Amino acid sequence: MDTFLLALTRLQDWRNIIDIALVSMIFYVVLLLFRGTQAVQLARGILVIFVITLIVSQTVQLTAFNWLLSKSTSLVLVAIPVIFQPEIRRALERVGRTAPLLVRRGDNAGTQRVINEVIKAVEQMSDHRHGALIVFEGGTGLGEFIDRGVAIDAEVSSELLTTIFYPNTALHDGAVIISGMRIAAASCVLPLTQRELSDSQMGTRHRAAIGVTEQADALTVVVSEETGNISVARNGRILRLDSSRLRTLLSDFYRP
Ligand SMILES: Nc1ncnc2c1ncn2[C@@H]1O[C@H](COP(=O)(O)OP(=O)(O)OP(=O)(O)O)[C@@H](O)[C@H]1O
Repeated sequence: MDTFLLALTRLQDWRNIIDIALVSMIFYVVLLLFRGTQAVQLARGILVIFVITLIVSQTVQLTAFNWLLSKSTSLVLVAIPVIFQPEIRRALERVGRTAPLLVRRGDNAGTQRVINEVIKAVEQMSDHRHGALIVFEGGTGLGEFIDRGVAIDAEVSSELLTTIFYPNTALHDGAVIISGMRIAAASCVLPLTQRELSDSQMGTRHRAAIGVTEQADALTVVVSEETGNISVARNGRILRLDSSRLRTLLSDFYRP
């Protein structure tokens, strides 16, 4: 009987450990997902106010204040999903992206052709200082941005890309979105990042390039009209690079 009780207590201990480990892991993952977003500051503010009011209400017995506090808890629970809706959506999308969903990105010869055409176009546009913004769709669908642009649905070719981004033409403003092996749309308006950018030369084109990668697992290529610099954005970060490094990044992106 004693042995049975001992085993039961041990089992309970293990359960507690697993319980605590699971809760800690969930907190850690949630913090990781929200890190760097505005939700963190907001959450910190709410936490500080909550702790202060809790201490005040417990130390000084204020009946009406306590009543208000207890009633407003459910209000806060409803308000949180509303206030944090964009962050929660992004976090869930990120979780979804980590699932082993293989994106159908076509055969190797097809992707090599697409990469070659894009690089040729990017090099030309960089030399001529023609601004460009090209988004490669990943596992997260970009349908909402494609639908708001001008539908193209054509094979990727350097001629088509350089024509689209030729200054002062009808489609040169906004982004081209490449979905799979095809140019899905041009003149697409993307969400702008709200983050501070370290490079003061980066304006709204670069903000849009970063913005879409904060919401989706897309890769964005930017050619600066001002400097001719080539940059790539992914996972909310932007990197200036040359065309050989761009080839490596695109090949990695297309690798299943
Ligand atoms: N939300 C958006 N979505 C897609 N493209 C956008 C968006 N906002 C601006 N752009 C593009 O960026 C262009 C303006 O670029 P701007 O000069 O402000 O930015 P930049 O980052 O300094 O780029 P550049 O170095 O090429 O000058 C617009 O003409 C438009 O084509």
